[in-house]
Amino acid sequence: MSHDLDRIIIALDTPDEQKALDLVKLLRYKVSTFKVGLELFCSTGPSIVKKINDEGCRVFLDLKFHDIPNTVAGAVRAATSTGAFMFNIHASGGREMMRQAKEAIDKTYDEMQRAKEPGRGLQGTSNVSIIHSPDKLNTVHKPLLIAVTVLTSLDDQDLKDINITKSTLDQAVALACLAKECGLDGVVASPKEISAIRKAIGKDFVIVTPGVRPSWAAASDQKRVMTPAQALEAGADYIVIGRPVTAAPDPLEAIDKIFSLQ
Ligand SMILES: O=c1ccn([C@@H]2O[C@H](COP(=O)(O)O)[C@@H](O)[C@H]2O)c(=O)[nH]1
Repeated sequence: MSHDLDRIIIALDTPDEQKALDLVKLLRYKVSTFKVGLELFCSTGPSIVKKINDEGCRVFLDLKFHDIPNTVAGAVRAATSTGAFMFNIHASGGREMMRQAKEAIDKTYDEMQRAKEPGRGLQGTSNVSIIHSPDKLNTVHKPLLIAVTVLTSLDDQDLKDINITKSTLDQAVALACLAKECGLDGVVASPKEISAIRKAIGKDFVIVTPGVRPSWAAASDQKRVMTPAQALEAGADYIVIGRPVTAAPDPLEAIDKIFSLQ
């Protein structure tokens, strides 16, 4: 299953920059993409993205923006220039928020590209992201903008508690359809929703699934889980794994175990 290693994203959930970078250095020959979430980003700031890019790896910036459209559009402009290859907003922020976010990423990226044109004097200063595969190294590309549907730590009862009467499955599919209508590149959803989202939207839509647990790992706070092999089989483009790898005594061995035993 080695080709599937390009589809694993390791979540670097730690406040410790050195620990995060040590994990990147240890795992980068197996895994090409790392996730920077709120804990690491709030501790280190945006420079962590460049430091991971400098190790030849891509960054999924998982900050889940959720605010009024104007504020999210501003955050999207800032995130576009970090060098992340993908970042996200909450679909439940609504249609106008997603529409403005999409407009902001398109406009900011175009401006970054124009600034790099000969004679404009900004060559080499923009933090565009790099692709891990050696043949594509340093390829410039627009970051993917994806939307979180329903957090994988929630179940149907949790949605009822916040007055959402739809099931997690129906709510995730509805939000994925809205994200697609707003022009986003894909969604974050649980592996349990992959086939329904694919049925509603088709193949040309990135699905990133956390809530992935090898059979030997504890679910902890994740409620809608599947194994990595099941998630990939169901059609996930990327699976996000954190604690089963990063909290393992030997993270390299944990990755090997995930991809040899499933
Ligand atoms: O719905 C979501 C959205 C994001 N996450 C993030 O993924 C990782 C999962 O880590 P584990 O240790 O494998 O549980 C974590 O960083 C979350 O913030 C999610 O779990 N669910």
